[in-house]
Amino acid sequence: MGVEIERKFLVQGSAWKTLGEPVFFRQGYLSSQKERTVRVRIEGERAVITIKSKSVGATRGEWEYPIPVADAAELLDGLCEQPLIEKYRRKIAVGAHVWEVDEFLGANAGLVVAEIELGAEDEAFDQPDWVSDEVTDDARYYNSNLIRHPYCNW
Ligand SMILES: O=P(O)(O)OP(=O)(O)OP(=O)(O)O
Repeated sequence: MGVEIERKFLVQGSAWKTLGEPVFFRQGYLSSQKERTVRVRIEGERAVITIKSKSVGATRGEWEYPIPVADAAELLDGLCEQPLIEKYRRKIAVGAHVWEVDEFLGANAGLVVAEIELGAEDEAFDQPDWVSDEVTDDARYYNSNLIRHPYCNW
């Protein structure tokens, strides 16, 4: 089984903006139930479909497969729950890890979060000064929940 161990944090200041190249992400959900999400995403020039199980702590099952970009566009516009999530992602290497910084657009504009993928829940990592409070356990920040409860309404 695929496993994702990921911790999520808020971001402060603007230093992160210059540290990585922004890649445009457009993603939507065929299922956004917490027991199982099925996500379609176009990221830059590629597309993937990703199935995730419920989170337990920072851990979830995750199965991801590349799909044709044209098929992803049809699924996003024709079948996925609306509205879609749009964001820029920057990958920023710090020590042995890579932070993924998501700058949200549209109804979620103003929200910026940083995620770090780990090999184990208790794996140590360096936390740069532009990374602030942890929100891993706060379901409001799940992308699948930002569709119905966008940041502009918090
Ligand atoms: O890129 P991922 O797999 O971490 O997924 P996401 O789109 O950031 O969504 P979430 O972590 O909210 O499921």
